[in-house]
Amino acid sequence: MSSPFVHVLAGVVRSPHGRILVAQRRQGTHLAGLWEFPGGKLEPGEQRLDALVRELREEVGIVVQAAHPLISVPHRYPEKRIVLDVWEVTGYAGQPQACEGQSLAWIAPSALPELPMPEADRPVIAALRLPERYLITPPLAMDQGDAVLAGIRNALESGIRLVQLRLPAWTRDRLASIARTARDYCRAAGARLLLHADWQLATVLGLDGVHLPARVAATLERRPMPAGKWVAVSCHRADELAHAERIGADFATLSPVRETTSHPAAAVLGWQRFSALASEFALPIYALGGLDAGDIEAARAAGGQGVAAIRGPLA
Ligand SMILES: Nc1nc2c([nH]c(=O)n2[C@H]2C[C@H](O)[C@@H](COP(=O)(O)OP(=O)(O)OP(=O)(O)O)O2)c(=O)[nH]1
Ligand SMILES: [Mg+2]
Repeated sequence: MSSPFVHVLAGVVRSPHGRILVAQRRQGTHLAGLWEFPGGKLEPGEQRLDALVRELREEVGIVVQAAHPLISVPHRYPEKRIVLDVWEVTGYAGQPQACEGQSLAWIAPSALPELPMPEADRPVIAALRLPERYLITPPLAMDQGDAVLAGIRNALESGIRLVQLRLPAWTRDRLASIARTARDYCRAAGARLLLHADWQLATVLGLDGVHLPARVAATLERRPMPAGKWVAVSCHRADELAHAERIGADFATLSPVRETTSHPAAAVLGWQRFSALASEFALPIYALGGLDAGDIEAARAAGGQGVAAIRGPLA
């Protein structure tokens, strides 16, 4: 509890081709040899954006002109606690150069998981690889398979790149059959398909991952699928988010942010509570519950990854 606390600003700087700038931490520094997003410590009394601008000027010689927060990751190293406050740099002047003798490299987002980076960067890498919109299929009956597939196709056409197939009332055989077709649609569109709850079936079918209800996650001590597959958890409270983080989940949904037919007003989180919880945990978190694509900006302003929704409104 008494270990020193450091607030760190770091920037995601992209090349015109979408590669991301990383720097190697120098010998003699904390976490030497690992690759990082350029940045450094917030100084007393300094505004976050001012610190980002100053650090990127000092370390890589660029002038940041526009940036917005991506994700804030609280992390405890043995020697210190940090909040890694990472921003997307959307405009800058100058050509990045190694002002402090460090090595620089431009890396494709898909290659970041292979790069040796500090532990605190794991959720940042996930955030960089996840989209703003997350579609969850509606709980249609087993004789409505065509409607499920049509919904997925429409969503893919509208640019959705992350889908959860959630049909809890279906038999495993019927689920497997529709999941194969959904998988092929998603692959063709370059989208990822996660299966609700059943990670064994997701593994057998070669899907991209699993989305666990909190009560299922609660029975697990570690993530049920390996790194390289996506493991998500549906959360509603701080203890569920803490557990998701502990088992090594890649991201979470947090709900209900707004009132829905299934959740009375009393249970609603609202943006303020959502934001407080999002900043407390080291996971990308989608806002869920009574939201649609028009709420993406609010979700991001609250520190969320974006919006998840069950029905059409996301498309
Ligand atoms: N910049 C940066 N720091 C990171 C990342 N991941 C991560 O765990 N860290 C840690 C390493 C350090 O403990 C801390 C950043 O401190 P720093 O050494 O960069 O601070 P600074 O630039 O102000 O350097 P100095 O003036 O203290 O030499 O955050 C990351 O992606 N980027
Ligand atoms: Mg630094």
